[in-house]
Amino acid sequence: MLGGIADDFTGATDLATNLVTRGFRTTVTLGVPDGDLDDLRDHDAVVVALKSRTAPVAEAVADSRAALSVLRDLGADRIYDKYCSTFDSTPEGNIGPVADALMSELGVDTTVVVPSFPDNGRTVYQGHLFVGDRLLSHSSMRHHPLTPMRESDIVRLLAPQTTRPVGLVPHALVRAGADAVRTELAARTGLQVIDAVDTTDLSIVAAATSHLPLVTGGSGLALGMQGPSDAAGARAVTVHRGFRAVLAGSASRTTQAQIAHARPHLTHLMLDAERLVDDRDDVLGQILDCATASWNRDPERPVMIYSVGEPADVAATTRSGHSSAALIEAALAELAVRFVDAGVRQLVVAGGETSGAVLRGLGACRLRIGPQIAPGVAWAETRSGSIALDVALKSGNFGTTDMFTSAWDVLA
Ligand SMILES: Nc1ncnc2c1ncn2[C@@H]1O[C@H](COP(=O)(O)OP(=O)(O)O)[C@@H](O)[C@H]1O
Ligand SMILES: O=C(O)[C@@H](O)C(=O)COP(=O)(O)O
Repeated sequence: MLGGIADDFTGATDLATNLVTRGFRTTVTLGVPDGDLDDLRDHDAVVVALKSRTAPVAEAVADSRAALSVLRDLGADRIYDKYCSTFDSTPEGNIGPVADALMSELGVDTTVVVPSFPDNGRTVYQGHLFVGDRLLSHSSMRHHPLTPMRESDIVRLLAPQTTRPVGLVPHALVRAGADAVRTELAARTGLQVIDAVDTTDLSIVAAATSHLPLVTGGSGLALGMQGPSDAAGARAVTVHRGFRAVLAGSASRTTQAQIAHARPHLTHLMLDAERLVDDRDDVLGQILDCATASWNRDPERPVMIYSVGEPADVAATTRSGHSSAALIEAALAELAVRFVDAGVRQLVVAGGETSGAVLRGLGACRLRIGPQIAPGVAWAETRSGSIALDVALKSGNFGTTDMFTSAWDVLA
């Protein structure tokens, strides 16, 4: 079994989506699983979704160690440490410290660092990470509120985060083939960044590293791996019929474009953090009434609730000083519960933090990954109490512009 440790929820489903594509029957656990683990044993891959990307270093390391321990108990003989394809981190971490800790626990001297995910425009050349046609440092990640990425050279980004040597396996060596890369890695220790500009490169890197007990990267490297099951069987999940909804707490530009595209086609309402301060119950009640009326009129028509239609809608705090993010996350989590009570069985959630809040609200603890909607985004089967439903967790920057109108076709 392959064990995945992902530093956020959408990152976990991103990795799992690519593993399923390659024939790994995969389940994501939301948090480190405890109690009865029997349902996780009959799998080709289990990915533990943590919330450690921006947690204090010690907490991220402890959570990753705990995840490793459970995965080893389940029989995982290889570990995939998944972080963001845009290398979201600070000079303190958490990518370096977590990789260091996993290496120590596993007793390995060398691992690879592969952020590349070409299907979503992330490529690494001469150690420099590109987002589309721009260097990472010139992409919108430059302005990320928690992990502003102002350097594109992965070796330089990683060096302050680790006590181990950091090196680069350049593209020319990757193109020399898997044997050449494997031989080079055998001569090195520490964290070795590997260039990859397309999925062919990732296949070479995957072949060259198939003997390593630990690999680290974005989800792209999984596309070079080969699982033991056939891809169609790996992605088989039950389709649950019921109402459809989109809950978008993502503030990213991609999500804004998806919302704008969907507005003429879906019933839509915008959540205003300001109104949630004093009138929360009324606001949520009105949204539920409006959504129910829409589903009664047209059961097939999805209802979309969003909180950022354009950049100006983002305000860190309300006028009275409350955190907008906390208010919106709590409101979307409660709406998810009320929507499922009302009969929603197909739910798209946009945003990593938002996905965490919504799934916690629903009390979900496992996601059985199904068919892909877009690179890094798939439908998954989960449970909220006794109710089974299909959810799709979308990382802010992923998905095609028509995703909120076309995702349902994948289940049809
Ligand atoms: N109008 C808003 N003003 C401020 N924060 C918001 C607003 N709408 C959503 N948020 C918060 O912004 C964060 C978005 O993070 P996330 O869900 O990971 O999506 P993304 O990374 O795509 O922006 C969440 O905490 C969400 O609650
Ligand atoms: O690797 C990636 O790019 C994604 O899996 C991911 O982690 C994106 O993070 P969020 O945009 O914060 O969801």
